[in-house]
Amino acid sequence: ADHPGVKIYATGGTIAGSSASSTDTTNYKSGSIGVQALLDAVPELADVAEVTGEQIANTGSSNIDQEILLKLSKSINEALATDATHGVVITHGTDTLEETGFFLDLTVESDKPVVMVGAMRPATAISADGPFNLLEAVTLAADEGAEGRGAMIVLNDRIGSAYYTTKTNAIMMDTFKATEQGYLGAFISGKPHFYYTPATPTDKPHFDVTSLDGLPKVDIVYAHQDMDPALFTAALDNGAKGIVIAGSGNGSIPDTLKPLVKQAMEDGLPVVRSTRTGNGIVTAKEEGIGSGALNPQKARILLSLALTETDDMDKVRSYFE
Ligand SMILES: NC(=O)C[C@H](N)C(=O)O
Repeated sequence: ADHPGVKIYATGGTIAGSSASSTDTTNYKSGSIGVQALLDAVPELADVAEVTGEQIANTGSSNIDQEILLKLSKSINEALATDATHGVVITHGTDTLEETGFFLDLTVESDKPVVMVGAMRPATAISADGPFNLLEAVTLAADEGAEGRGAMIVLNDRIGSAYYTTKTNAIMMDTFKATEQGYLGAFISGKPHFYYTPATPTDKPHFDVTSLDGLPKVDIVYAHQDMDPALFTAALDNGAKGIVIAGSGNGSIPDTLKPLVKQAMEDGLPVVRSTRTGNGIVTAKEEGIGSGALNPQKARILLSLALTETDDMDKVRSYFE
């Protein structure tokens, strides 16, 4: 083969969405087009890579669950271990795309490129963004300069790390933004242009999930004025093995919740305080582990993975702080 091998794992989302109307960009069916149709829509793919596709799921990304995450991670590790695969692309709904990207960032063993891609307009819309996003994602996965950068997110001509990129707008096309740590690069006429040489986030851990069939249950509880601490207790009673609190500001929580958090930590159940602000570093406090730069949904993934390795509170804390 003249071009590098790129394997596409399709999971659904708006990029595979369809509607009867060409102007409908909100009420359409996510995950209704199969992987072959996605590839057929972009003949230019053949100019940059030897592409093969596999359908892992075909659903809106709010339905992506741990079974799909583990299957994806294991399949990608196997594919990247072969010479035939230079990189992989995962087509995915944008709503939880950053969670899957972050999970793969922490569980894929290889230095080869892992690229998450989605779209905000369904495939049936005028000026659908999916086909160009897919071409850019495949071009990136085939690019030599993309190695050693961790899992990446491609949408709207930007390259972000899966670690530091998040969805920031419910419906607009330019929804994916890097947090203050910045973008890795951008596409110019469809070709990746990196701002920096390869680097990965400081102290990024790696977890081996090859022998796992499931992940420890971690729930997120959202803090707000007049918050009822019973929400926290309900999560514990429901079997959570760890809890992330989407706190206000620097992970602050009401005084009424603090004794419950303290007790949970003393009982060996880790509680991570993150922030609902969408940006910034949450620092360690007496009442719970600080999530660092991770937003609640990413802190949930890391806490769950940490619990697959240890129940030692200091060790769990060391993954975050
Ligand atoms: N733009 C999108 O992909 C949103 C869609 N609801 C999803 O996450 O599956």
